[in-house]
Amino acid sequence: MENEEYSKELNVAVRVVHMACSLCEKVQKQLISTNSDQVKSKDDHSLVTVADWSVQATVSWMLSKALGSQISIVAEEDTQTLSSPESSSVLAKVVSAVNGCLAEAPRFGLQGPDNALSASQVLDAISRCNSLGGPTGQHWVLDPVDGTLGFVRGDQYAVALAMIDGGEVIIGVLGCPNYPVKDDGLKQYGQQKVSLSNKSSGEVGCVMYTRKGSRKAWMQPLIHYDQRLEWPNSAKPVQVSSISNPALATFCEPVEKTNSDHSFAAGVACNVGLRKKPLRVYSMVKYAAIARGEAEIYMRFARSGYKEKIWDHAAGVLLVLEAGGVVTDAGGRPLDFSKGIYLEGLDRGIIACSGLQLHEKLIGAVYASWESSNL
Ligand SMILES: Nc1ncnc2c1ncn2[C@@H]1O[C@H](COP(=O)(O)OS(=O)(=O)O)[C@@H](OP(=O)(O)O)[C@H]1O
Ligand SMILES: [Mg+2]
Repeated sequence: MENEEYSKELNVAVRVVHMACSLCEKVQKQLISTNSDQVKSKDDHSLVTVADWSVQATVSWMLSKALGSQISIVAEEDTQTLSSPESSSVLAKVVSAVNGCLAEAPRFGLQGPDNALSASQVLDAISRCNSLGGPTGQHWVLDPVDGTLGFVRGDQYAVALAMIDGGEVIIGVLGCPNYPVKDDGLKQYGQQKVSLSNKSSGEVGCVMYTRKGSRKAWMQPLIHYDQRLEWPNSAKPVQVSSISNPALATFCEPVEKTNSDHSFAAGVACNVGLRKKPLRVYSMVKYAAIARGEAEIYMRFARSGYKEKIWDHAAGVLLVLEAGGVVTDAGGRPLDFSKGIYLEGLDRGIIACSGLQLHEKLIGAVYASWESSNL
């Protein structure tokens, strides 16, 4: 992808997501071994971890350093809770995690700071990500730790970074630290959870990336310990599955039924002739599974009134599209990333498929099932 438009941005974004994954792996390891005060509750009752804030600070600082401090970043976390006096011990952990990660920037082919960042510099880096996106200009879109529940449970989660220009997603990068690199890695992970101590082999964890219009999507393995990221870092092209027979297709959905109506999806699945049990996976790893050809369908039906956020979809949607798939809302229209932080106008839900045939069947089945649903 050298010499292409946005190649510098893509290259930096991939390296930064590798750094963020390495940070997350360290925090997840501590979290699982101590289950200490790394987890705090947030207004919306979701879980926010040290990793969330640390990744946001790291990505914000690194992107600004490499691409200029004028860049616009839209990201999930703010600093309200973190800057309160009760959070001082968490803030200290965040500052330490960020500085530990930034000190390793050269290993990832990037330049870190000359001196360790102070707490106020870390808070600044987090709060700088307060852009609201929109239809004009370039905006980076970050979900520092997507799939918070998966993260705290030692399961699947993702670091999702995208860049929108003129309202269109141009770059998509998804770090999936617990997604095994080999084919069908997710199904195997589900059967026999990969233990954290067994993760250093380079077989578990990948970063996927793509650029709009390239018709290609790539996967690199995570690097571990003192390894260096040497481009292209064994990048392998990925593509969607060629299965179009519903009886053979695998469909993914969110783990929590509060995030997606499982029974409505089961009705649609039955109507279309899907036979396999749903593959329930935390986070945007669901999009990664479609882009890698491990599953054919991702259905998501949030309760009525919930507004999907752009950072939960931008990187994953572009990966599926460029790997050869189709993603629309449940009415068959493309998702609109130009309206600010929400996917405004989204019709009922999101359907991602490996191909048009399956997609048409699903849209038809949603239409047929909708009347009888109670969403
Ligand atoms: N009510 C409701 N409906 C739909 N979606 C919601 C809802 N509430 C939250 N969210 C967003 O869902 C993100 C997690 O989605 P997942 O697909 O990972 O769900 S699950 O954990 O597998 O159930 C989650 O992202 P993270 O906060 O990054 O984990 C939220 O942005
Ligand atoms: Mg999220």
